[in-house]
Amino acid sequence: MTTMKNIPLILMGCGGVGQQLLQHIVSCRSFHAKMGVHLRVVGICDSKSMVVSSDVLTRELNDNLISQVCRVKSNRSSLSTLTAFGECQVFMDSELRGKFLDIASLLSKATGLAFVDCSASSETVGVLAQVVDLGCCIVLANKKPLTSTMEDYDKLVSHPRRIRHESTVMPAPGNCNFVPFALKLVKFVGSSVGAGLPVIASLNRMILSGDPVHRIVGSLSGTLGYVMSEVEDGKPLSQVVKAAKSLGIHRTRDETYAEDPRDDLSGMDVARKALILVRLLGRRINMGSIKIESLYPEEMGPNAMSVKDFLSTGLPLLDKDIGERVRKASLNGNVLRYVCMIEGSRVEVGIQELPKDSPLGRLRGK
Ligand SMILES: NC(=O)C1=CN([C@@H]2O[C@H](COP(=O)(O)OP(=O)(O)OC[C@H]3O[C@@H](n4cnc5c(N)ncnc54)[C@H](OP(=O)(O)O)[C@@H]3O)[C@@H](O)[C@H]2O)C=CC1
Ligand SMILES: N[C@@H](CC=O)C(=O)O
Repeated sequence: MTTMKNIPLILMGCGGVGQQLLQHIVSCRSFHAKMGVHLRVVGICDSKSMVVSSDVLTRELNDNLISQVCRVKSNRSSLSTLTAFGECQVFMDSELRGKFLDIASLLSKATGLAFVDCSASSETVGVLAQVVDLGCCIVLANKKPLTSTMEDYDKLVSHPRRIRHESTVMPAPGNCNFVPFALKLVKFVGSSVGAGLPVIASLNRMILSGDPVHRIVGSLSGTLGYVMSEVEDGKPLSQVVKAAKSLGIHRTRDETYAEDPRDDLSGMDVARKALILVRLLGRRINMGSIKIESLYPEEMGPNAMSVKDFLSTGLPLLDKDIGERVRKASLNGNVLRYVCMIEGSRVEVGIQELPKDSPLGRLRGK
């Protein structure tokens, strides 16, 4: 009989990706059991509160409670309503950091503990660095901690065996790339599953072999992949972005809970992916060194325009220009793709006109 390996974890961030991950964990219980693994969710937090099992050493949040968390968060309610659903405690705002560190100190040596960052926040980096120091593992869907200062980066990667962030860098071939991320969590505990595009794993193997990596070229954004192939079919950019929104392709929300496509359309999300890859190659550069092409002008940015105004009045103003670029490219037998190019010290992300039958030109959809 195989012994079950229990892996305790704390989920930071319970929006679109966090909820999918929780649902995935619950729906894969028997699959995980066959692999001898049990993911023991001991805490879940959002930006303001955390629900924790009544005794993190011996108890976990049960699957009913996890499903309740997903319902509560998809209704955008507070986690504090959850005390009625089982043996758990709720901690608020100012108590959170101390609580994370208490649990990390308690579990990291006793059973191990994984912190899974599914937030879209740059504020998690401090806690992540501290818990890595305490011996915990970190698993990141959130790219911001790895793309902050070199000092923060160095702290997070100081124990390479304690960090996993594969699917944050390449979109998966399926509908959305949180599923391979979830599977990665299983892989992280030592089981063997194959999903997603193992770009970081492949890159690490090349680096470890001593082979030089001269160039990385890719279309790294699922959202921009979808946008570019839809405008190629003659659809206006504004309609394509709205369709992407209703299909749930880009969902990261701003502080008013409006789903804001600008993190993707600005090229920032791709630039973060590029920075993660280039830092993996050992280059000590910051975001400021990356040339980034935005699909909208600065005066339509989040500091100047609400999401609502951007979608209703800003975006339609961009339809003509992008439509003309698409037509011009098509007259040359080309298509537009949003491309990341890393070569030597040059890192650029932006629109490129490429032959329709080139590897990136042939890509369609997300
Ligand atoms: N969308 C996708 O397919 C993919 C997204 N990603 C990345 O995953 C992350 C999450 O994306 P998504 O779920 O769409 O984003 P959402 O905006 O839907 O959710 C973000 C969640 O993080 C919580 N949060 C915010 N600040 C903090 C904090 N300081 N500590 C803990 N939690 C916090 C929010 O809390 P509250 O509910 O209180 O607002 C919310 O629950 C992003 O970084 C994104 O780039 C990665 C792969 C795929
Ligand atoms: N915004 C990303 C998903 C998260 O990493 C994309 O569109 O590929």
